[in-house]
Amino acid sequence: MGLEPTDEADTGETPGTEAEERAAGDPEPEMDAVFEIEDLSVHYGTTLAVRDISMRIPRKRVTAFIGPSGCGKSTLLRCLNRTNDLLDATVGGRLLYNGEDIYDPRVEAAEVRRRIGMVFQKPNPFPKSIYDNVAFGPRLNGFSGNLDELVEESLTRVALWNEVKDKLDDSGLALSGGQQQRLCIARAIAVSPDVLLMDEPCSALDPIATQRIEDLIDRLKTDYTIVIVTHNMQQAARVSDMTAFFSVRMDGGKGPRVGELVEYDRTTKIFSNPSRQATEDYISGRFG
Ligand SMILES: Nc1ncnc2c1ncn2[C@@H]1O[C@H](COP(=O)(O)OP(=O)(O)OP(=O)(O)O)[C@@H](O)[C@H]1O
Repeated sequence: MGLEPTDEADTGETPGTEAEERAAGDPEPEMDAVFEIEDLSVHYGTTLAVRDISMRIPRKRVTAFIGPSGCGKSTLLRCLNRTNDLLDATVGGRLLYNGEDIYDPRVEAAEVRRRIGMVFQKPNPFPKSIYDNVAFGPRLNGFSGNLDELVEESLTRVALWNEVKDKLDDSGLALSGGQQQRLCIARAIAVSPDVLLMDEPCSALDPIATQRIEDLIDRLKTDYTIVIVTHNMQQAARVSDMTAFFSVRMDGGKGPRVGELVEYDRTTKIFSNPSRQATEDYISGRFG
């Protein structure tokens, strides 16, 4: 299952204990899982980037991916909506979304990406008006309802409407960084996704803009499943319900570095009483 302890992570647990079960990616057996990830591995060309990831991600909760640079957080996130297809990545194992294998050849990647939206580290509005940024996806999908209402509703949900309602024709690029990121989230939710993937959405923002995005994440989770990659452990502790800690292993201390899931559990548990020494070391700043 790929969750053997890393060199740093051996806590001497007895297999089959509750802690072992939790570390094996199943912290809540009764979980209503939107994603079920089974023995997932990803190669870029011939290089193995992450291996043997198994975990289930709960619906309408926030799940954070944390871990040192290069451990595969973004790689795994991009697998969840097949964005990795665009990067010459080969995905092994199984990834079920609502019980359906999204890597089945009959599944259309474009439809996966519509239902599972993504927000990136650097706000990336289109060089279009604020209105058109939000209206772009629905128009592309042949939305036949009231587009003005949809744009207003999407901007209201990200708490941007009041700031932009009098300048909807202005360029999205003319907004502040924090506003641009909220615009990108509005653009993502305008096509009615089920899931929002966020890859370090606050790393380019100042603390006030960051707090607004964190507040927004908290509100959005009543309607969406959110998976967030963050380097900021306080942020993971503040916004997420579940946390997955990944690390990098070099077999025998040498050879290629490969990302692995070390521990996955409720966020309160990960940050107060993790089962693995490697998790403890990372969250307390002792390595990574
Ligand atoms: N497009 C790509 N092509 C080739 N290798 C890649 C690509 N993207 C990532 N990798 C490699 O895959 C491994 C995992 O990278 P990834 O970016 O997923 O890690 P990460 O944990 O998100 O890192 P960071 O926190 O620095 O963003 C690394 O060894 C990286 O070099």
